Amino acid sequence: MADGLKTGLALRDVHIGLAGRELVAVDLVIAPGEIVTLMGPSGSGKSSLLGHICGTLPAQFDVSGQVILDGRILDGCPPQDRHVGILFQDDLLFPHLSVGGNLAFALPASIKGKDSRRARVEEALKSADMDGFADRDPATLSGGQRARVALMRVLLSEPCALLLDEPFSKLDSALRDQIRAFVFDLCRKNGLPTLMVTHDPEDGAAAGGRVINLA
Ligand SMILES: Nc1ncnc2c1ncn2[C@@H]1O[C@H](COP(=O)(O)OP(=O)(O)OP(=O)(O)O)[C@@H](O)[C@H]1O
Repeated sequence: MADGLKTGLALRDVHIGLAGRELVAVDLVIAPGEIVTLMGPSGSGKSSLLGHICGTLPAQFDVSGQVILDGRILDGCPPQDRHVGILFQDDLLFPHLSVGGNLAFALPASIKGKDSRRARVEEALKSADMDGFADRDPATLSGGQRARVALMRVLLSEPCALLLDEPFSKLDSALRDQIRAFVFDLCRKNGLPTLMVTHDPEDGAAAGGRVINLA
């Protein structure tokens, strides 16, 4: 991080176009711990904007403007060096790894030593109310447990910002309320500027922050 200051995620005059047509135009600052909801019709460019922030947008898109995270300009930076976490609706856990193995996989290499890494995994499971699940096969988890492990896996990678791409749409309504509260609480506690794409107005209402509509 350039100066170590948590200043949030800034999208400065960001434009995304495809085949000569403008898809997205945004100018927005998301403060640390703030959750901004992004809505809009199918094809309006919501996922493309998330891809642009992560650095995974295909080359055929035209982009301009700047993406700045905690003072670092992300444009041109490889995805793995951006420190942006993303959670999708279909976030799959690696089936050949245990729950603990899935979580350990996300830990930065800077956390050294088997014991320290194991301790970070145990701590993450505890905060997801899943103590003792480290050796479990992901196939044996409920949908809600899988969603919580997927979120912990993103958080263990120590992101400086979080992107949510319809993360609750596959959960049934009772579980959705519970997982939403869990995710939003962790975004705020970790001071993560968060941008959530959704088609469900209830997600935006539950987040309680600004809602931006892409036409
Ligand atoms: N890899 C790609 N290559 C070419 N065009 C793409 C690619 N990904 C998306 N598009 C096009 O870009 C436009 C925006 O797509 P995008 O997925 O960003 O929309 P969205 O708002 O997230 O839609 P949805 O709500 O349906 O997920 C669409 O016209 C889509 O067909």
